[in-house]
Amino acid sequence: MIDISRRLEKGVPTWPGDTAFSYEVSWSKEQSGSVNVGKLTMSIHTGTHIDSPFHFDNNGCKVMDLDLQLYIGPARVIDVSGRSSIGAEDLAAYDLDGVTRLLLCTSSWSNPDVFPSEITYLKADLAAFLNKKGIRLIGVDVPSVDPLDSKELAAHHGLHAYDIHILEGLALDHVNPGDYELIALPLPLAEADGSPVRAVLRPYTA
Ligand SMILES: Nc1ccccc1C(=O)C[C@H](N)C(=O)O
Ligand SMILES: [Zn+2]
Ligand SMILES: [Zn+2]
Repeated sequence: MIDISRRLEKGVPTWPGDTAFSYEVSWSKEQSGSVNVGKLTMSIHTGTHIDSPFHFDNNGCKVMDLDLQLYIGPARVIDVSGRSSIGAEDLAAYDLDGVTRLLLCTSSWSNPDVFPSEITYLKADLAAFLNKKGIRLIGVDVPSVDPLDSKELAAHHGLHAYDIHILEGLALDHVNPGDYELIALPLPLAEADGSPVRAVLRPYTA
């Protein structure tokens, strides 16, 4: 099994101005008399996570409404590193027949200890292309599918328009391109705009 999740710990990079990650034992074994009890504070968009449509659309569905089938099953990893953006023409040369979950290795988040200043983003024409190929989940190794300073979020909205779901902040540097089984299940958060996931790849067995 290949772990493709980023570690969650004090100091983990977060969106500028967003809630910092913190874990603390709020009730120690000595205090409670029996157990250590932890408390977690974080922005949902920290490390490896999925977006639910409510993140960028007030009428979009919340995490609990998402189809879990999206987040478990065959996935293809491709290397698209060295580009400033990815559009339909960048993926034209790849065989994507039968692919429903596509993970893009952009290698554009070079220092995992700091929030990136620039990333490879997805172009507006990509969603229609992915939809034509039958792709339902797109995963990236950066904090966003859009440019970091984007307010209109063209890629988020474009993907959503085709019901293509978004997985962000993957760690793919140690993964060879190819076919795998992906498991990246969101938590059963009733109200949330996204969820941290523990994302893993297993060797693909047809
Ligand atoms: N957490 C943030 C805090 C501040 C500004 C943007 C964000 C985002 O998460 C942006 C983006 N829509 C994303 O999910 O990729
Ligand atoms: Zn996000
Ligand atoms: Zn996002």
